[in-house]
Formats: sequence, C-alpha cells, structure tokens
Amino acid sequence: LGQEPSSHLTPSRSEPGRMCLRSLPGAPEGGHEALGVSGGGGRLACRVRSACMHILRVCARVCLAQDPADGGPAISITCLLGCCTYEERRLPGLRPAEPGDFTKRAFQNGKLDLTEAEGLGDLIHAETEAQRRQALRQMEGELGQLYRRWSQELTQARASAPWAVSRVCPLPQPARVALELRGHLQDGRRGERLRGGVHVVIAGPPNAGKSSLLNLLCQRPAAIVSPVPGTTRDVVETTLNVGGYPVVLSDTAGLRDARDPVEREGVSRARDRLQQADLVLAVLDAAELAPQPGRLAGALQAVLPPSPPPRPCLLVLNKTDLLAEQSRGALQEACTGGSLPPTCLLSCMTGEGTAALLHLLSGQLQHICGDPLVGSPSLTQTRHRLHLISCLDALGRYHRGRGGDLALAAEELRLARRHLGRITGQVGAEDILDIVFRDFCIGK
Ligand SMILES: Nc1nc2c(ncn2[C@@H]2O[C@H](COP(=O)(O)OP(=O)(O)OP(=O)(O)O)[C@@H](O)[C@H]2O)c(=O)[nH]1
Ligand SMILES: [Mg+2]
Repeated sequence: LGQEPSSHLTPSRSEPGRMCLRSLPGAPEGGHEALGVSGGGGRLACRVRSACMHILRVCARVCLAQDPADGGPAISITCLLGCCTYEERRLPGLRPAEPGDFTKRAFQNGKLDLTEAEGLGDLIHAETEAQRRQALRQMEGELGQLYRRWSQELTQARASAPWAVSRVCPLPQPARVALELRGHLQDGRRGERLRGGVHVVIAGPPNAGKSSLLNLLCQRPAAIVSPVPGTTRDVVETTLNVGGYPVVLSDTAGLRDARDPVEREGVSRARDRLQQADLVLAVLDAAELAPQPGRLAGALQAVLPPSPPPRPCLLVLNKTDLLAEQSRGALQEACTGGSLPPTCLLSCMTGEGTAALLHLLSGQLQHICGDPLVGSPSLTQTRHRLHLISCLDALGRYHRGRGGDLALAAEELRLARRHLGRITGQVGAEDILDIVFRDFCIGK
C-alpha cells in the first residue's frame, strides 16, 4: 500500500477475473487467497484497502502496540499481518468479502455506534501514525462511551419526578454534563486538526524563497520558482507527513501592495489563507536583512495575519548561503532577542538547516495536535462539534427556563439528549446510512 498497488496483486488461479494479494511475508500457503480482492480495473488501491478491513477486525487491538514502517499510509497489510499470530491468520473470519458485507457488519445486532464506525472509517483512511492512533482509540469506543454516559445522565434527569422538585432542588446531572461538555469543546480543535491535517501556511514578501521552501519540504517541484518577484499568484497546496503528523502545506503569493490586478488577487488569497492557518511559516530573506538585523521584527509583523487570535509561527530566515560568516553571527544574535518566534536559519539552495527546521516544525505540530493516546479522547469530527454545541445550547436554555415553564424546560432536556444521540447514532437512521456508504462502501 502506498506504493504501486498492483505490485501486491496477482490474478487468482482458482477464480479467473479475481485478484489476490501476494508476497505477504509469513502468510501461510494459500492464506493470501483468503483476503480475496475482487475485480480488476483502475480502483485497485481502494480494493486493497477494503481487503485490509478483513484483517483489521482481528488485528486492530494487536497493532495498537506496533509501529508501522515509517512513511506512507499508516495502515499496511504487511504491518497488520506481521503483528497477528499464525492462528489468528487462520481464523475463519478471514474470507473474501461478499457484496454488502461491510454494511451488514456495521449493523451487527441491529446496533451501530456511529463514533466507532467513524473511527473505523478514519482508520482505513489514516495516512500518518498519529492519525492511526487517534482512529484506533475512537474505534475502541472511548468517545462513544463518554457521550453515552452523558446521554444516560440526561435521561435520568428527565426521568426524575416530580418536576416540581427541580425548582427547589436543581437536578445535578444537566449542570454536570454542561460543565464536562464545555471542557470537551475547549480542546483547541486538536482531534479535528489531526484528522484533517494541520494547516501550515508559508508566507512572506516576494522572492524570499517561499516556493523553494515548499518544494524542499515536499521533495518535488510542486511550485514554480523564479528570480522574478511576484511569481506565485495562486495558493499552491500539498500534503505532507511530518514526524507522524499530517500537514496541509500552502505556498502563497508574496505579500506586497501589488499594482497588477492578478497579483493583487493573489495577495488577497494569501491573506485569506493566513487567516485560516493553524501555523505560519514566515519566510524572510536573510541576505536582505543581514545589514540591518534590527528590521527583523518589523518585517515579521508585516507577514503575520492582522486579526487575532495570534497564530503559532516559525520564522525561517532563508538564503543563508549568501551570508558572510560575520553577518550570520549578527543575525543569529538578533534572533535570540526573545521577542521573535522560534527561528531557523535555512538555505533552500543547499539544504543547510532543513533538519533543524523539521525538528522545530514537528515540535509545533505535536503541540498543536497533542498525543492522541493521552488524556480524554478528542473530538475528531466537525459533525460531533456541531451537535455538542447544540446540546450545550439546549442545556443553557433548560437552566434559564427552570424557574418558569417546566414543560418547556423538560423539552430542552429532551433536545439536549437528542443531540448526543445523533452523535452516537442512537437516533437518525439517515446519518447511519450516510456514514456506512461514505466510509465502508469502498468497492464493496
Ligand atoms: N541563493 C539562494 N537563492 C535562493 C534560495 N532560495 C530561493 N532562492 C532563489 O530566490 C528566488 C526566488 O525564489 P522563490 O522560491 O520563487 O521565491 P518566492 O518567495 O516564492 O517568490 P514569489 O513567489 O515571487 O513571492 C529564486 O531565484 C530562487 O532560486 C536560497 O536558499 N539561496
Ligand atoms: Mg513563490
């Protein structure tokens, strides 16, 4: 997986027209047939992934303790097979998928916890190690358990009778749930960022080497580089795996008062992108600033987005290959002043300083995303956040209305409970079907 998928596949001898996996280290003779990847055609990669689902059930818990090989998608068949025992591989559960198999499994026992199902979907799509860990944790059901506990508390509150008692002696459950819920929502969107990728935006004046930096980090000429200031107009976006964290990296137009209308539009797009950044990589030309290092702070200020909240930022002083040893020292001294963000001296031309930049970058990413295995489980989906906010609103209305019409207050509790139910899938068959068809029906 992650390489050429067809290299893992070979036509099945027993069933012409079907493909099966080969060259899986340690697979028992004929055992790979059991993974049966059906059909040919252009969607082999998807089908290999759907074959993963079979072994996932057996191995998910085991592979939590196991690191997959660096780079590439976080879930690989060899990794999964490598960490299950010979007996597990021979389990009768490993068989070719029938049409509709995953849908059936999703509805096992007529019950589906949507958060767990979404975790499974995320696991299949995980591209980096941290995403894989987060998805596994969600699949283990911790998030669902938390929401179900809140649901039960609200159900208990609704069941408490007589309602009149609540005027005198307020029910403890709604207040407790609201408090916990507020804390859960104030997570700096860690889980969602980890799931969708941290938005890192490269910004700076024209010709500072922003596009060169994007190309250096993604190791391919994704953006045009030229000595003409104002070369980049549109936002150029690429995805990266930095230290196990997913990154959506954007190169932007050089920030200046442009006369050319096309460039002006580019600068406006760059500013928009900066407003959405989780982390800014501010690139300045070290050779230009070296004669007057005191200008550093002002030059950086012109790059950062004007409106709060303040964004985490790394300062990259590029083109250090053009510096004399003396001015490099002066620049380094100016950077240690304290008022500047973490700074890195870099030459995109020679690659000097790349390791230090990656080290700083992964430190920031770790800070932004946190460790998905530590602390209480994070919110991973915007869908959950919206329902939780609505739940909190309903609890707020319940508290305000408690002294008035009790029937209305009871209705607010019901609504709050309903929003939690929509996250875990206890209500809303439409939602369940959406998830099943979006995340499970890949080729099957
Ligand atoms: N000497 C030297 N030149 C560099 C370095 N990085 C970039 N350059 C050169 O600087 C020029 C501008 O580089 P770009 O990467 O296009 O700069 P940019 O910031 O994207 O410029 P705009 O898109 O116009 O805003 C090119 O000629 C690059 O070859 C470096 O580390 N050292
Ligand atoms: Mg550029």
